[in-house]
Amino acid sequence: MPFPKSIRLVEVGPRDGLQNEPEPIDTPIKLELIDRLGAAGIRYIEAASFVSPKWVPQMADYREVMTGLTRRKGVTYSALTPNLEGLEVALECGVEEVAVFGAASETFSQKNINCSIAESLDRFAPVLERAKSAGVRVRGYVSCVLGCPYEGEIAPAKVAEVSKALYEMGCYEVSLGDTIGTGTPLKAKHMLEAVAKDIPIDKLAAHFHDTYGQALANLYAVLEEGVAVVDSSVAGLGGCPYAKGASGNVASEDVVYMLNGMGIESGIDLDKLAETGNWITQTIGRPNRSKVGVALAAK
Ligand SMILES: CC(C)(COP(=O)([O-])OP(=O)([O-])OC[C@H]1O[C@@H](n2cnc3c(N)ncnc32)[C@H](O)[C@@H]1OP(=O)([O-])[O-])[C@@H](O)C(=O)NCCC(=O)NCCSC(=O)C[C@@](C)(O)CC(=O)[O-]
Repeated sequence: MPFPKSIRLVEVGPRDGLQNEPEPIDTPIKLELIDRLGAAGIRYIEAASFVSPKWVPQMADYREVMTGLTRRKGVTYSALTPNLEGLEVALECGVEEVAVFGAASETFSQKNINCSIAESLDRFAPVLERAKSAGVRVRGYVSCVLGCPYEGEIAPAKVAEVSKALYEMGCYEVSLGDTIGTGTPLKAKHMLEAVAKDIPIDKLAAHFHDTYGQALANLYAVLEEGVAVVDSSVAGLGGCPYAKGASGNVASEDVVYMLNGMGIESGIDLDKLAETGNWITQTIGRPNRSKVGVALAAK
């Protein structure tokens, strides 16, 4: 399969990147981050998460974020909605796209959303129906596609089964999450091959965390198979509250630098993106985990 000519980058920094921060981050900082990402040319930003504030306190200002952001033409601002309760509030806030999130690991599913995989699919079905009737598209996530913090190895067949269920339910795209970043390139390829037996490759996205420094290599491996949607987080911010020790997503700056070098279009202004990464990490007092961001800042 040839490499895609262009990719769509899904910036998850404001959600995945910030959801695990121990100290509250003021809403205006989140809004400025979202605005700067849009100004850098990112066309898809996951802005908030309509989850229980008891479970993820850092996302408790979902209403303020979703209604406070300045919408740029051509940019999609999405949010996570694990159930109907979250979806109804998201719709009130004018969300135009949402995501449900399941897992390929039973234990992770219980820890993350307090139900089994089968129960989660039962919960998602009415979310998809309601979203459809409201004209809102739904993306599906599958966590632990290359390993689970509780169960270790996860069979590609299990990833394929959950992905297929989400796709058949009506998710227009399924994002494959290496939640704890333990994957390696050939493993990523094999997992993708299993999933792609049931779902067209152009309906799949790669969502790789960089805990073991493998994310870019894993991405390269799945781009080679034709994946053309990449989730990433500015400055490599992030981690999952229910995956201890997991670090952030692959850094958006590093992805764009690699794509530029391969002649793959993303429409993103790397300098502006790197400035944003440096700004947010300085603002919230975090190290910048983008090697490209650090290198450009040192020039
Ligand atoms: C799913 C639930 C809500 C089930 O939580 P539950 O406790 O089983 O649900 P419940 O229906 O029994 O409700 C319990 C309480 O939560 C409230 N509640 C219920 N739903 C909502 C809602 N939507 N928004 C706001 N509040 C809500 C509800 O009103 C009630 O409030 P109380 O009566 O106790 O005051 C909970 O487990 C939860 O919020 N989990 C969040 C998990 C999460 O956000 N994890 C991080 C995101 S996933 C991720 O990062 C992975 C990903 C996507 O990036 C891909 C990858 O890298 O692998």
